Amino acid sequence: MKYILDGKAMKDADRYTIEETGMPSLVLMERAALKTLEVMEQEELDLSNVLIVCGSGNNGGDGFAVARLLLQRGKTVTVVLAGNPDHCTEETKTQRKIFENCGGITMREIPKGDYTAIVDALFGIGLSREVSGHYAQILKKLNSMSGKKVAVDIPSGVSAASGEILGTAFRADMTVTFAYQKAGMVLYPGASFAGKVFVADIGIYLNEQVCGQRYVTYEKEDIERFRPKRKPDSNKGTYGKILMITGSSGMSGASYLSAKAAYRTGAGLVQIFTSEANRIILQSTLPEAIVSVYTDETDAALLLKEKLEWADIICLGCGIGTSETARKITDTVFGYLSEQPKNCVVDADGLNLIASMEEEKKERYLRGAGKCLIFTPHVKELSRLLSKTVEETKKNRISLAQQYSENYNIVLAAKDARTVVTGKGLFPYLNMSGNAAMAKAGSGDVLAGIITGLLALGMDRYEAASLGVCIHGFAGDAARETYGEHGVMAEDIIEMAASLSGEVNWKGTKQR
Ligand SMILES: NC(=O)C1=CN([C@@H]2O[C@H](COP(=O)(O)OP(=O)(O)OC[C@H]3O[C@@H](n4cnc5c(N)ncnc54)[C@H](OP(=O)(O)O)[C@@H]3O)[C@@H](O)[C@H]2O)[C@@H](O)CC1
Ligand SMILES: [K+]
Repeated sequence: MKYILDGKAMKDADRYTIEETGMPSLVLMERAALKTLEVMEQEELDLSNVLIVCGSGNNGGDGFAVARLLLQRGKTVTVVLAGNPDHCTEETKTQRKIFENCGGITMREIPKGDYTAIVDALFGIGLSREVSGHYAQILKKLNSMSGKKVAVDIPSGVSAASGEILGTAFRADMTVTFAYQKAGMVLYPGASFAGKVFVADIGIYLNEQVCGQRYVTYEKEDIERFRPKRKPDSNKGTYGKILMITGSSGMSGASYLSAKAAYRTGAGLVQIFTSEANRIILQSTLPEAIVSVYTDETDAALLLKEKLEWADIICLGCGIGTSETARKITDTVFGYLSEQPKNCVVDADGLNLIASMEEEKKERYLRGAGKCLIFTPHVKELSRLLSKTVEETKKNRISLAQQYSENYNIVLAAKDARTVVTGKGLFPYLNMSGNAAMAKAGSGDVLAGIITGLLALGMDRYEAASLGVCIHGFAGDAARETYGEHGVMAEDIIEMAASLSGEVNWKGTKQR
């Protein structure tokens, strides 16, 4: 498990280390420079003719320190101070002086030349506004030059909080960031400007009282660490009775994928409640599942009540469509959960249907059932839940998801290239695994099934959603390795997820 910080939280951590523990700022800067150089050497960059562009803040100070270390190693280094010399921080002035005392020359304009490596030390986490004018010209020029590009701490122009490009940004091949990853180099578009990211420990540690945004993320080894173990004396009932209210006529795949994902994640018993049209196909493709059905003539809502009583955990929505029957089903489920809270994952049209309910009823259902719900919306579904435009939702996805969780106590897995999981009073989980090969039909059904399966293993909602998103992403990464960028199908993710979690000793040999 790791933390990811925004610029404000990182500044807090810096301040705490310097002011409260008494660690001199220049010591941290020296370590930052040493680590930057270490990574550049490790990555076997050609350091024979390096250009370093420094700003007047402490990011620039790092740049001067790297320049001096290169000089001391006998390399040719050109340093340009792009910021106003009078506005330099004390640390940056000191570093400039040391660099010049060692024979270095500080230029004010970028001299023409072919540089083997270009180091961006213009702005770090202190970037506070759009980059324009002179600075924007410099970044554009650097981007157009050949030579490996290295960003110190964060590419200049990328917002450390949101990953937004503030005007113009440095396009790095690699970024050496200090102490913690910054959210801006994980979230897009910033992530694609950072290149390969190296996190360097320079002796700055988080104090618990940081006031900026702090995210949690899981790494691959956390899957085994956090996933509950199977008990030796267990039976199928130990792992929860799952009711999956999924599929509709012509949409048996959503039922199949979500139920299979729940089973492969560890669920003991899964019952699918779906349209009669899906009975035969589901019984033949997934005989392990109980299949109960409604027909056009039967009252689905009435049948459902008995199933809801039976279930310990519910998953609603994958492939149910927005028919009148689906509407009645959703109404029945939310009505039931408002009275009888049972953990429930709501996905796809389950979300669209709750979003489209009349306000008074929706509010009553969300307030009543919120504490047992996990919603898994992609951006468009989230925008419907929030009654906002897709653009507005995309731009403020994380803060809007946080507000929604705070308001209703719903755990939200707000899906996107970097899915975020929010819960009331909790640090958001920011997911780093996964890739574009997973952008395929059925991938969301698989995620809903994995999260439901983790609930069945006894995880709480926030943990199940976070670990579920993490497993789903790593499984997608493994599937891409086997089937390639375009070849991954949703079912591959299920199989890979099972092998990732150590449940099945299997990798890459699946027959379709
Ligand atoms: N001891 C420490 O704390 C350590 C810090 N470390 C390093 O320091 C970095 C943080 O340093 P920092 O806080 O000095 O901010 P930094 O990113 O250099 O820039 C601030 C300057 O830029 C200016 N400016 C901002 N936006 C602008 C814009 N759009 N266009 C033009 N100007 C703009 C801003 O001007 P102002 O807003 O004040 O007018 C100010 O002058 C951090 O990322 C890490 O690399 C490490 O060495 C470890 C120890
Ligand atoms: K930088």
